[in-house]
Amino acid sequence: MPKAAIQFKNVQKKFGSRTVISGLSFTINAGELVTILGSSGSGKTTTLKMVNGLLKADEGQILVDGKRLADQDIVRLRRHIGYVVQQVGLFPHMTVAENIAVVPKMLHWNGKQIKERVNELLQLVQLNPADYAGRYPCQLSGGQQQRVGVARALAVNPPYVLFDEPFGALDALTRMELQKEIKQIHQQLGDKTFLFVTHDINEALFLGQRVMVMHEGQVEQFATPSEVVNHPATAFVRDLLGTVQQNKKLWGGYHD
Ligand SMILES: Nc1ncnc2c1ncn2[C@@H]1O[C@H](COP(=O)(O)OP(=O)(O)OP(=O)(O)O)[C@@H](O)[C@H]1O
Repeated sequence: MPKAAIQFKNVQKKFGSRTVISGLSFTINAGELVTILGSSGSGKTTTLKMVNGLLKADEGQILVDGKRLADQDIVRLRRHIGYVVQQVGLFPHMTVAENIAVVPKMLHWNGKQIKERVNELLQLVQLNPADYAGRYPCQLSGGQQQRVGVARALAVNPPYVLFDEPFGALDALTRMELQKEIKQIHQQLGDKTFLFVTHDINEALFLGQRVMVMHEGQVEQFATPSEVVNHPATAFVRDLLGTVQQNKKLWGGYHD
């Protein structure tokens, strides 16, 4: 029986008088890599931010590791939940090593422990520590900055990592390379639960062991990529997949 890592039970979220999430229920199992796919404004980011307490649900329950979020110390909880966003948010005046070491330092790790961890993480994200540890964020490409963002999110070995469109601003090749690496890191680390938001269908299908398709604050389908592709549960999912075929036809036709 898989262990539930993140559970939403009938969650509702409003902004002002506007309900953007209503009756949202799902369970993500420990160790899964789940992608959340949906069009712009479907509530993906809002859902992710409710997991790490950046936004509060108005109704319903959210459980992380079986414990109600509402009963937990959010600051402590966030240390168990890594967070990677598109804007990366590295501190510009700190080196790569210092950026990765922010939370370990806050937790009073000693210098040797920190150095070892930084080296280990840089290797994990395919950046040679000798070349990159001493650089400043402005001396890195967008893809390299994202790699540092991933390393930083993993610094204190959190059991959960949330990704919010981390590769949205990168070119297609770099993006593909990083998608492969995320998949590999998830496999290598073994027991971590990754929740990855994207509006890119190919990214969602490639990365996710299961894909949660969202539309207007609701789950349309939550299934394996092959199930989603072969048996779309709703007209929305069918249309969404149809856009990929459409695009292929478009660029396919261009080369005819
Ligand atoms: N702070 C806020 N105040 C008011 N409305 C908000 C706020 N944040 C999000 N919304 C609204 O809630 C809805 C869901 O937004 P959300 O950012 O979760 O969507 P999304 O699926 O992540 O979209 P995108 O892919 O464009 O980032 C949108 O209609 C958005 O305008």
